[in-house]
Amino acid sequence: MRLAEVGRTFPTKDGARTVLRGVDVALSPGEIVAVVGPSGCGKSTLLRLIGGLDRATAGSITVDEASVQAHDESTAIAFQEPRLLPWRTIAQNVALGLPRGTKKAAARARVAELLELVGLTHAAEQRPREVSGGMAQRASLARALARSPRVLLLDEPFGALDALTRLKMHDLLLEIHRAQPTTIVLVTHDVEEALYLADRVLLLRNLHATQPERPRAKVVALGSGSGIGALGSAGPHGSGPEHPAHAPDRTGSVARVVTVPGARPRDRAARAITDLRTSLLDGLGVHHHTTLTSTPLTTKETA
Ligand SMILES: Nc1ncnc2c1ncn2[C@@H]1O[C@H](COP(=O)(O)OP(=O)(O)OP(=O)(O)O)[C@@H](O)[C@H]1O
Repeated sequence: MRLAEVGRTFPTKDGARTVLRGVDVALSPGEIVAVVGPSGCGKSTLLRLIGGLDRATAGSITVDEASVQAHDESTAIAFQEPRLLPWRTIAQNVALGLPRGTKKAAARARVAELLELVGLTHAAEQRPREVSGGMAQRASLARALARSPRVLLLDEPFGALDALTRLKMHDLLLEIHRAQPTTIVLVTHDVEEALYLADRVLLLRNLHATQPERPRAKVVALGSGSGIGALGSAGPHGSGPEHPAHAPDRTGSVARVVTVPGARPRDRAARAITDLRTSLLDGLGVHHHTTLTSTPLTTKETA
């Protein structure tokens, strides 16, 4: 998927308001990209644009070189609330995500496969009110996966779940991704979640921040494998700081693109991850104090 100089300006009674500007990033097939940023910076707007639920006013979005269409069938979206139809069973809700015209027998088989994938076979005939929030969210994920989307869009999918269920959902999402390696764009407020799940993290800035942006703190460079060295790279997955031409536009919405080091599942407590978390929280204006010890460290300013 390619986002080329994507922008969205809304008309308002006080004039035009640009929420997104110059979002330029390419995602590899199967890549997981997390989008984080302050409230109101346009994360959900970006997801809606990718899903064809809204149209960009600048730039273009293509999946496999074809422009995203309104309600594009190659993408599927799941939200913080499961949005299940209460009068239908869990299986029937999952079936709603199937491509139009799926034959009955194929539909039954695919729904059974998806319920198995998200661990809901036993709840197939239950109604949404009879299952837990975590189960409902798993059903919502299954429904989104039903049409085998090329791009799965997740808008704060675990935000309403309790902490333990959220951790379990992270591992479930990784299992699903291993079984069906769809490209995923995940909007989240949870930096830890982003670093646990994503190959890259896109940090958006609020174009209308009332406070001037705080000068970027010095970050710890742990070497090329740490990911911190990749801050500022907006190029396709795998391209790193060696492609300075992809450095984000300072006036655009993308403040930083961070490549997360290490293969999944990751150790949430690994030094490289906790340092990245500190760096990202700093970018979000959350000042985090850590004591630097061990390993020889150098510091450097980032783009
Ligand atoms: N249809 C619309 N018309 C006018 N303004 C809109 C419209 N949709 C979104 N906006 C504005 O765009 C800005 C970004 O909204 P968006 O929901 O994308 O932010 P967000 O980063 O997802 O926020 P949050 O983290 O709080 O969910 C907000 O100021 C919102 O009011």
